[in-house]
Amino acid sequence: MIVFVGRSNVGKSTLIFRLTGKYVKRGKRPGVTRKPIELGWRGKTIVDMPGFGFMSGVPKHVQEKIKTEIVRFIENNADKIDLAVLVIDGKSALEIIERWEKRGEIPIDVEFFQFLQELEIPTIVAVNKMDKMKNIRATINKLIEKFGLSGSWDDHKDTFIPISAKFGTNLEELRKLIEEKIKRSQEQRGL
Ligand SMILES: Nc1nc2c(ncn2[C@@H]2O[C@H](COP(=O)(O)OP(=O)(O)OP(=O)(O)O)[C@@H](O)[C@H]2O)c(=O)[nH]1
Ligand SMILES: [Mg+2]
Repeated sequence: MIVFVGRSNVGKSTLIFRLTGKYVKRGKRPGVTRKPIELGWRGKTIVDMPGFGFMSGVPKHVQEKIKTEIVRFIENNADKIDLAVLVIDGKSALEIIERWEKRGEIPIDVEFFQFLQELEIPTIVAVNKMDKMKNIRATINKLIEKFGLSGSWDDHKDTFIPISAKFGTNLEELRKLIEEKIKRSQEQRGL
């Protein structure tokens, strides 16, 4: 099982559509995907998760409930999950992370990345919307630091990959990365 997680509106559903060619609901406004959507792909199950964080027209307590459901889904399926693809919006992620830090809160992307690490779920961070990014290398280096990892992008090339789901940039590379990580993950678990 491969789960796609991330804040609302970062492009999870668009990416799944691009990778699999399968129809998934996508949209301009946050909060399009409301429940985990499972689809079969190459003998695997891909799960399109609702986004966490802000959703237009959705009350805060409902947003919290959706987040709890995502966490629960991942905990309940942890032994079946071969890989998580954490999708972030490369243009705004860093700014949002810094805003949360200033308020003394743990940024939701950082929290999720660490949650996946605690569950020992292999994770790829797909830095999406690279078509809108200015300094890709510097941004990814900063993100790596914010996620609590040491070193720079060169040390985490198998984890952080900039892509554009909209324009198809780097999707072949991402596909390769996904396949490699799944293979390694299954070997480690003796499958
Ligand atoms: N510029 C740009 N826009 C993108 C890219 N990928 C997705 N988008 C746009 O981002 C918006 C949200 O896309 P979705 O795929 O619905 O996002 P999501 O993460 O599934 O959103 P939720 O289901 O609400 O959590 C759409 O308007 C997409 O066209 C990208 O690489 N570049
Ligand atoms: Mg979606």
